[in-house]
Amino acid sequence: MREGKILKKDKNCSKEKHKELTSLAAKIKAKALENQRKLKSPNESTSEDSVKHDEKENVKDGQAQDGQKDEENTLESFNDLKLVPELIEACKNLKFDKPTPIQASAIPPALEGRDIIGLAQTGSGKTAAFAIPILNKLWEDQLPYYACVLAPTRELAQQTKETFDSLGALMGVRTTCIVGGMNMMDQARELMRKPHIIIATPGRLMDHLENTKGFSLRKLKFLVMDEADRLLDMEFGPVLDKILKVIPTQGRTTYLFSATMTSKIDKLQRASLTDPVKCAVSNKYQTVDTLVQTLMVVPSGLKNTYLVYLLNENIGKTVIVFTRTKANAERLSALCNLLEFSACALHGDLNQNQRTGALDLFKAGRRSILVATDVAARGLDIPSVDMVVNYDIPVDSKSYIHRVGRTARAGRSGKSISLVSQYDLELILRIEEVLGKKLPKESADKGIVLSLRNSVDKANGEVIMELNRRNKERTARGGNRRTRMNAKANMDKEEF
Ligand SMILES: Nc1ncnc2c1ncn2[C@@H]1O[C@H](COP(=O)(O)OP(=O)(O)OP(=O)(O)O)[C@@H](O)[C@H]1O
Repeated sequence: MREGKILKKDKNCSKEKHKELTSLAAKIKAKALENQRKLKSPNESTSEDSVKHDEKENVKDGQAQDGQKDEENTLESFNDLKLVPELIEACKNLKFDKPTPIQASAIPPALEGRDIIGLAQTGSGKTAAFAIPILNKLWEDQLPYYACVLAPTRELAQQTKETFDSLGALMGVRTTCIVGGMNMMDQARELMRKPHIIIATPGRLMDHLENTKGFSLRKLKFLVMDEADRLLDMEFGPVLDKILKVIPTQGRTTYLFSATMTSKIDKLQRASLTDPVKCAVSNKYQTVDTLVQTLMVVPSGLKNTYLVYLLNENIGKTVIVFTRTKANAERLSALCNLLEFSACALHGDLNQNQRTGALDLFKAGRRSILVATDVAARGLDIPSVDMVVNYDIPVDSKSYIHRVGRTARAGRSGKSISLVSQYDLELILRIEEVLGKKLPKESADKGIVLSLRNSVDKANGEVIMELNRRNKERTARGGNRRTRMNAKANMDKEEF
């Protein structure tokens, strides 16, 4: 990874500095070995175990909205849903033994042709909950431009396409992903192949609706808004309204899905849903009970050191670190690499190839740390993620729910830690309020933190110098203009 080479590339980095940093890396590795030894010794209980215990006691029963219990939403098999055999077979191939509660709740009314508002926790199988009824109906009709799924980010759109491809594998379904940052002409050619299902980010879809001859959604049968509350945010509002104006309202079925709902959805419900069924198998802001959530209070100026401490304590785990800004994501990814943790960055200032490349490396396990902005907060399904670290506390409480939901998916366990500085107290109180519980505090080993501090600060200084040097170089090459143009091409109304 290019950030990892900072040390080698930087001519100003003296041998001495290099030595210090290498000795830090050696310390970190020694600590990792110690951690691994601890893991192998089953009798030793870790502080994490006790946090887990406390947390479990805090978690309320998974009471569904309107008094509806999760158990009522269980079906023993996909056969009970009377789906076409090709879909049942595909579910088997995907090792989906039985419908998840949201699938059991949403698929029957969806098969009856109803509009659906689906609310269920992160990682609970919402994608298949809307994909299965669409594919089942498509089997009867097999028409081009049959369904359109809108997603707020390119990565989520691509992932949703993959789910449709796997579930529709035995049905000859044609799908296409239409997102920003990719070549318009290639996408126009894809659209001319008349796919059955289009999975798109709103901005680029609108571009094609306005500019690609022969493409229209006038005969659309299904519209899905995944992460519906996000799509209704200010940024997406105007483009969404435009899309809604050029697709039919008569004869169109609409599904809205999310793990978090807002009153804004009710607005959209008024605008484009017909007598929808509300399938809610969780409360408004409910996280899964297999997720252990804690916070760590961080003294001012020590956030980087605490992050390195945490990564060091969790070596061998797959971690997503969330930041509020693209610059922080880039800097921390470089810092991690300089300290010989393997990391990559994902944010809206990267071009699409870099974004896809970073995600692929992380998914394939070739990088154990993904440092990302909220572009990775929603929808991404990477089962191997063990831990989420909130380096910056999200300003929006809903964002917190989605970020921590990148781990503990589909019944697995997972952990999240939020680094809380004195400036974040108000934000964390608001988050605790929507969660309906206090987040237990976890403490760091102060001795280790202090021993790391100088080296981490020095490494951070190196990284900042290198990033500044690169920025200057880019400016000198006239890259500023290019960066601005690139950023514009990247615009999907989803920049973080
Ligand atoms: N019936 C099922 N049985 C087992 N696994 C399932 C089933 N349905 C879906 N899954 C798996 O569960 C995981 C999470 O599903 P999905 O990504 O659809 O969650 P989600 O509810 O949309 O989460 P988010 O709110 O974060 O977007 C996926 O890996 C998916 O393959």
